[in-house]
Amino acid sequence: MELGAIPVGHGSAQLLTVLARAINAKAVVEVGTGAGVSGLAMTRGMAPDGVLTSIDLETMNQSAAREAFLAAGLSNRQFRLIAGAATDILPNLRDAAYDMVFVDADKLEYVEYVAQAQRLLRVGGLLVVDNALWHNKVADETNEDDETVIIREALEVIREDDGLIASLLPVSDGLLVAVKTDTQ
Ligand SMILES: C[S@@+](CC[C@H](N)C(=O)[O-])C[C@H]1O[C@@H](n2cnc3c(N)ncnc32)[C@H](O)[C@@H]1O
Repeated sequence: MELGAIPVGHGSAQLLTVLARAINAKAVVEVGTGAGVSGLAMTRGMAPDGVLTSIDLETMNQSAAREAFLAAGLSNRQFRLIAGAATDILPNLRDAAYDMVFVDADKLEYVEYVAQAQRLLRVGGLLVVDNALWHNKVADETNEDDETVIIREALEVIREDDGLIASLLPVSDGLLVAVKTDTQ
């Protein structure tokens, strides 16, 4: 079954489309391109003149994403794929210039990604963090896996930031959505 062109069942992808559409996003940063599923979902909700900037370590993944984007009818002007380590690339992006930042790369770097997102987002922009439940390990206090501990820390940073209003959506593996406010 299909809803628009997005397969039902990929709940977080549908939600990404809805979120991007709700804020009429023109500038989105994606941390972790993968094969382009989430990127494509966001571009579906973005303004027609919007640009998705997507970062991934693996050029092979980005080639697959490029193919998927073009096959879906996107033009080269609607996306910018940057190959490299997110922690090297994110600091080069402009402060307060983005409407939405979607975090979905190395879980061990989530705290750094969140710090960069706080800087990159304009007021009213959305920080969206995938795998916020991390296979239900985040809520299990006895679990101290490195990735689980770091995701917990990243969520704590978001919760304690007075400039972010956050909500955890139990979709798929958990999607944390936070709005940047003008409170510092
Ligand atoms: C879960 S996949 C992303 C999936 C994609 N967001 C989607 O839903 O279609 C994670 C991606 O992060 C990339 N990645 C892992 N560590 C990274 C890093 N340090 N910097 C940038 N990308 C990284 C991987 O190569 C992989 O493609």
